[in-house]
Amino acid sequence: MTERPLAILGGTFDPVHHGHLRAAWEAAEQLDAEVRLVPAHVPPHRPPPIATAAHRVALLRAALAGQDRLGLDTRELDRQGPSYTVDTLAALREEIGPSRPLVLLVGTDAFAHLPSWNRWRELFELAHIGVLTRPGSAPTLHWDLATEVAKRRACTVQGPAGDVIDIAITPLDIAATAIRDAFAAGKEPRYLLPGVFFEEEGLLAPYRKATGP
Ligand SMILES: Nc1ncnc2c1ncn2[C@@H]1O[C@H](COP(=O)(O)OP(=O)(O)OP(=O)(O)O)[C@@H](O)[C@H]1O
Ligand SMILES: O=C(O)c1ccc[n+]([C@@H]2O[C@H](COP(=O)([O-])O)[C@@H](O)[C@H]2O)c1
Repeated sequence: MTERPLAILGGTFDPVHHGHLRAAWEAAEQLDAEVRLVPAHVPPHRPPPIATAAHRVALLRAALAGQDRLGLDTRELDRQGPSYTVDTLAALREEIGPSRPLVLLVGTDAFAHLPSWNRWRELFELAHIGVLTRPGSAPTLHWDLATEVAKRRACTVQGPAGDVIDIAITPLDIAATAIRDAFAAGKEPRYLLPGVFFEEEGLLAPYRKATGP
């Protein structure tokens, strides 16, 4: 019998929003997988986040409270330097052993940039890649990546690693950039984020426009 897959969704989560949470939830249901959200300590290919890693983790904890399908994995916070996904997958593979399916979940936008990731071909040796279809992004793949995908395309998770699986999710056109921009403009982007963020004092403080003297 195949072991239950472990899937991870890595991200800056600055802040985590319903686009991430719904995608992770639907992937958990479709793959019948344990899904963990993995916040990047130092995201490799972008400017530093607005909120500290500790604060982004506090938001994730608040967002994930009250359910047990999605988990949180903070291992990248224990490493210094850029949070390379290949290192995270290697550590997870070490922990779960060679046979349990491991799935790296990525949005289509992030997937298109895979050839720029550190040791990107090794990702396929460590895990399957589950591509979450995201509204507004069906980018043309670099030929290197398109060649890998053509060899590896699969419909279901079988075996420990090596396949590319499309996971069709409910399109939610929500992006952290737009949420940060809304706060910076003095708006309240409710209903794009978990309601608890607006209820608990201080959770949204890093994003709110400074007011008063
Ligand atoms: N609305 C969404 N639907 C599906 N996947 C998403 C969505 N938003 C982000 N993702 C995916 O979640 C992962 C982490 O994304 P990230 O933390 O960079 O969020 P983001 O909203 O894209 O942030 P930013 O706007 O700051 O770039 C990536 O694989 C990304 O493609
Ligand atoms: O390993 C890499 O080289 C690499 C390069 C870019 C992004 N990533 C990972 O991809 C995930 C989404 O990244 P981002 O920048 O879209 O939030 C997050 O877990 C990053 O650590 C990883």
